Amino acid sequence: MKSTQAVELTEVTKHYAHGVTALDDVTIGFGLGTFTAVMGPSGSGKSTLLQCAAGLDRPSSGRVVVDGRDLATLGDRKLTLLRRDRIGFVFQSFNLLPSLTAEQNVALPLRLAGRRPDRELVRRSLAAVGLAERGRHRPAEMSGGQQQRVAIARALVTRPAVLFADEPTGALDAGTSREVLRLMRDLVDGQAQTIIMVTHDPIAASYADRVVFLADGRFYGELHDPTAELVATRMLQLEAASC
Ligand SMILES: Nc1ncnc2c1ncn2[C@@H]1O[C@H](COP(=O)(O)OP(=O)(O)OP(=O)(O)O)[C@@H](O)[C@H]1O
Repeated sequence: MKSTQAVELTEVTKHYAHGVTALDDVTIGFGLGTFTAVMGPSGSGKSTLLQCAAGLDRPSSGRVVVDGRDLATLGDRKLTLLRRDRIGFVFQSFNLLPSLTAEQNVALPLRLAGRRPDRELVRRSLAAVGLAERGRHRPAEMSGGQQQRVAIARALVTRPAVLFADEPTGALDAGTSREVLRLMRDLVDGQAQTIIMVTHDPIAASYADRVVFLADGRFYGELHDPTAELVATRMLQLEAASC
């Protein structure tokens, strides 16, 4: 039977040098076509969770399954291919190439995969993020929100099973953040895209279907259909508890 989970972590622990345990026996599933926010105090393990879930780092123990593939069974080359073809990333700093136009940036993952970029596919990807008219523009000619939308189009051009977003609105003002979050919400509702987003912002988290909380590397509960107020209250409790 096909799993309903896009990503599954089972009893995942990650130790770093100097006795740091960044993740401690974490079991979480991320359902297909759902939008999850990951929150927790600074140092609680959010980035480590994202890195392990996205196959950028290997856990010390436990199991990570992405798109039905157990990452531990994949060698480095197969893991690289899985990341390239089935996983999309968006970062706080957009990471667009400044010398390339929006279209060229969006086409990049196809080029890296050795595919000839399909212009229609690239155009459709830009249209899906509301930037059909901006294909010839370079990043410096666009606002921060527009650049982040190009980054989202680029992340989705390969139709990945899951989109990981690490503080995607961290560099944006409130209004522009809302545009990007609304876009992410629409991608989940309209195209059943799976999104996992790390954020510090309760308002950003309120766009998700679910918020999972981490504290000291451990899973610390979740909220479904979150409101910004409930998320902020839970975060204050976690921060007070981990002081
Ligand atoms: N490469 C590393 N080597 C050693 N320790 C690390 C490494 N990366 C992270 N850590 C430690 O692991 C713990 C979790 O870090 P992580 O970056 O996952 O937290 P975070 O919740 O994303 O924090 P922030 O919100 O500040 O970005 C921290 O104690 C951190 O210092």
